[in-house]
Order: sequence, then C-alpha cells, then structure tokens
Amino acid sequence: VRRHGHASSKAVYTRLATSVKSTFAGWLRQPAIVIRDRATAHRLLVRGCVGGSFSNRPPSMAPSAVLSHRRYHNLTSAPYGPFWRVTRRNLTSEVLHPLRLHRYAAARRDALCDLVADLKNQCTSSPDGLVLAAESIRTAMFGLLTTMCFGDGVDAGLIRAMADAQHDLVQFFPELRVFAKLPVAARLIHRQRWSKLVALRRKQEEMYLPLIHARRSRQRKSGETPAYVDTLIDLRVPDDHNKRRRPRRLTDGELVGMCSEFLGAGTETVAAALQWIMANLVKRPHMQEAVRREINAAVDADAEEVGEEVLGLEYLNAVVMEVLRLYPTATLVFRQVSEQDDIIHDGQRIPTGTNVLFPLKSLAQDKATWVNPDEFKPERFLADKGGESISLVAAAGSGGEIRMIPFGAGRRVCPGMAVAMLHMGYFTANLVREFEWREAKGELAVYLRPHFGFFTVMKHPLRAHLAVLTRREGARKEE
Ligand code: HEM
Repeated sequence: VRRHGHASSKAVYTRLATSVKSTFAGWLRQPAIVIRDRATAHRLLVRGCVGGSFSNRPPSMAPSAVLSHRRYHNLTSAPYGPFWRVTRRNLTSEVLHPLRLHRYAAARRDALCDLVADLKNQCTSSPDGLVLAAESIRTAMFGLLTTMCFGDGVDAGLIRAMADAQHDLVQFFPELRVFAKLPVAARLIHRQRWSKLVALRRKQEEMYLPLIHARRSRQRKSGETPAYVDTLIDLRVPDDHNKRRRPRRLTDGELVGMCSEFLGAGTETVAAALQWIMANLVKRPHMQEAVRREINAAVDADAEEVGEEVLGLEYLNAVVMEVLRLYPTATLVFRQVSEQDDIIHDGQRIPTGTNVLFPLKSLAQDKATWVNPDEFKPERFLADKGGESISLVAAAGSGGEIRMIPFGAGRRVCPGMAVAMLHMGYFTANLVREFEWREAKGELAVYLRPHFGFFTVMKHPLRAHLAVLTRREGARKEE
C-alpha cells in the first residue's frame, strides 16, 4: 500500500503508466492511495468499512456527470444512495440479468452474421486475406448493444453514426479531467473544450431522443423482450436531493446519459477484450486449434452458430479468463472515502475525500497467487491440467484475498459481467469456427503491447490474415 497526501501525490504519478497519468490526472492531483496488496484490496472493496459502505467513486469525468453539473445522469457517476440503488437494480434485474440473456439471442446472431460477412468481404477483396479486424469487431458490438438498448430496426447508417459519436466521446474523456475539480471555473477557463463537449452531447441527443420518443409512444406487445430504454421509460426514481419528493420519471437528459453509458460501457470494453483474445490466439496457433477442437467436439457441424453453449466450453473459458487477468480492459478501479466511511489503515483513519486506486493489472499478477504470472497460460484455469477452475466471483476473493478483479468488486462491481462473458465467448467461438486466423508479417505482425488510457486497448489495432473455413475443413483441422 502506498499512501500519499497532497504534497506527495506526485509519487502516485511516478508509479503509473504515462497514459494512465494523463487520462486520470484530474483525480490523481487529489490526495490518493494506491492499493497493490490483495488482502487490503479485499478488505476495502468487498468487506467495505465501519459505518459507511466505501462505495463511492471520485467526482466523475464522464460526460454525463460533467454536463449535468454532477446531477449524475448515469449509474457510474451516481453516488451510493437511493437513485443509484434503483437504477442499478433496474439494469441488473432486467436487461443484464444472467437468466434473461437468451432473450437477445437473435440480436447476437444478427451481429455475428454482419461481422462474419464484413470480415469475409475484407479478406476476399484483399489479395492475401489481410483484414483490419479491430474496426469490424467494434462495429458489430455497437450494433448488438444498440438493439439491446433501443430494440430492433434501428437504421444501419444511424448505428454507424452513433458508434462514431460514442467513439469521439470516449476519445475526448482524457480532456475532461479539467472539469473534475472546480467545474464552474473550469468551464470558463476551458471554454473551447466545454463547447466541444456540449456539441458532442447535442449530436448524441439528436440521434437518441427520436429513438427514445418512438419507443415511448409505441404500443408494446405482451410478452415481448424489453429494450433497456423501455425499462428506463417505465422506471420511477427517488430524488437524492429531496427525499420527501415522490419518485419521478427520468428526464430526457438522464435517459440519454444512461443509454450512452450502456452503449459505451458495453461496447468499448468487450470490443477491446475480444481483440486481446483473438490477438493471443493469432500469436499462438496451437491454442487457436485447441479452441476449435473443443468447439467442434461440442457443436454439430451443421449448426448455424455456436450459441449459449459457449459458456460450458472449459478451454475457451480458460483463454478468456487468462486474457482478463493479463490484459484487463478497465485500467483502474476507483473509490473515494466519504464522510460516513471509516477506513482505518495501519492504525490511522484515511481522511474523507482521499481517492483510493486499485490497479487491476498488478493486483492480478502476484507471484504468491500465480505461477509465472507474466506468462499467458490458460491451463492455469483448468483443473485437469494441474490448474484450478475458478469462477470470477471466487477470484474476486472468496478466500479473503483478491486474485483478479477485471470487473471490479463489491457493491459497485460491473453489472455487465455475465453479458460480457457471454459476448466474449460467443464471438470468439464463432470467429474461430468461421476462419483460420494467421499472423501477418513485418510491421503488420500482432503486437501484444497495451496502450493504457481510460480503457486498456491494443497499441496497434488487431490485423490478421484470415482464411474462410468450410464446416468440413474446420472439423478436419481438428483431426
Ligand atoms: C470485458 C467487459 C467489461 C469489463 C472488463 C468491465 C469492467 C468494469 C469495471 C472494472 C467496472 C468498475 C467496477 C468497480 O468500481 O468495482 C465497471 C463498472 C460498470 N460497468 Fe463494466 N465492464 C465490462 C462490460 C460491461 C458491460 C457489457 C456493461 C453493460 C452493458 C457494463 C456496464 C457497467 C456499468 C453501468 C458500470 C458502473 C456500475 C456502478 O457504478 O454501479 N460493463 N465495469
């Protein structure tokens, strides 16, 4: 554990990668502690503290929070309280509930068909089958999350424009750090940035609000699968600022903020993780073969796709877990000590307002937990290969110590964990079944280096040579 007051917070800077420092500079300038010890991380994140809950993040740099002057237009930036509880329960009990994910099977299949068609198109139009997979993967994920958010039938051109606007917003995140402290003064000093942020959000509103209004005014069929926005339209939320007021509907601003969060959090993270998975399988053809073998043994050669059965494929799951351990797409988990929290460390109370940072990569690479922690070894998650088959929940600390927490931990743990695991497994399995992925040479070779920013992405977006496999070829490769 490293503790830093105002004067020594520079020490935190020096221990974090440059791109992390620049992305989170607004938060890091405040008093901060970096927790690298797994037992302490477990005690703070999972067990909480005396009195409070230790479930608040520092004031958010998310555009919704900045634009709403911290009136918290989404879940990520909402403080721990009644508003957060109601909106979080809505998300986890409806669209993201693990037992309801089968309802979006058709949307997943459509996104997969579009992705496979796009990759086939790219590899047949390039003389050596070279494909820029990164962009195609992100577009497919955005299309899928758009259907889950707004329902079927959103125009393909509009989805592309929404994806571009979302990407622009995420790229703009680091610049928003200036608004983390003294937001009113910062708006005057950084007028250009403020205007750009307002323009980006206006563009989103112009695209999202007509979709929201259309969902609001349509007649719903009984038994139909709700889109996320339907659940938000029906929701009544308590007012954190005025507890005597009756629960109210979400405002248009809040609806746009929540949809933007759903699309951003659900797309960028999974698309980045999928690239890491495929990049590792390109680098390690024998592992790619092992995944293909497992799929072909479990799925009929005539089956149109590998469906939710991906969740039962042990080797594939081990590859996904190993990617999440070595390349967690969220860089840091943040908490901020609030007045109610009573966080004691080394016999001293950590002052209110202190930011507490949990670096996910280093927490997951402790020599005491993993043998050769820097090596990519999916077998460590396979009981029959001398490893241990552990779930993400167990890895987050059922034994009192955190082993890896790519989705965070405690009350604010990522609500999208189950859907993310399904999406990563589903797309990996089907992409390996449809294509043989081979590494390009020279400058186009796969480069397994990260760029640490708001999300940890590949420094060089994934490219590979693809060969289309017929079902019979795929099965023969296995022999
Ligand atoms: C590989 C994929 C993903 C990773 C690695 C990831 C990681 C994380 C992490 C580390 C956190 C912070 C947790 C904490 O503070 O303890 C988080 C929060 C969150 N994630 Fe994810 N996430 C992923 C996918 C998703 C998906 C698919 C969705 C929704 C569709 C989602 C929605 C959210 C939301 C709304 C929060 C804020 C929760 C709150 O404050 O209560 N995430 N995620």
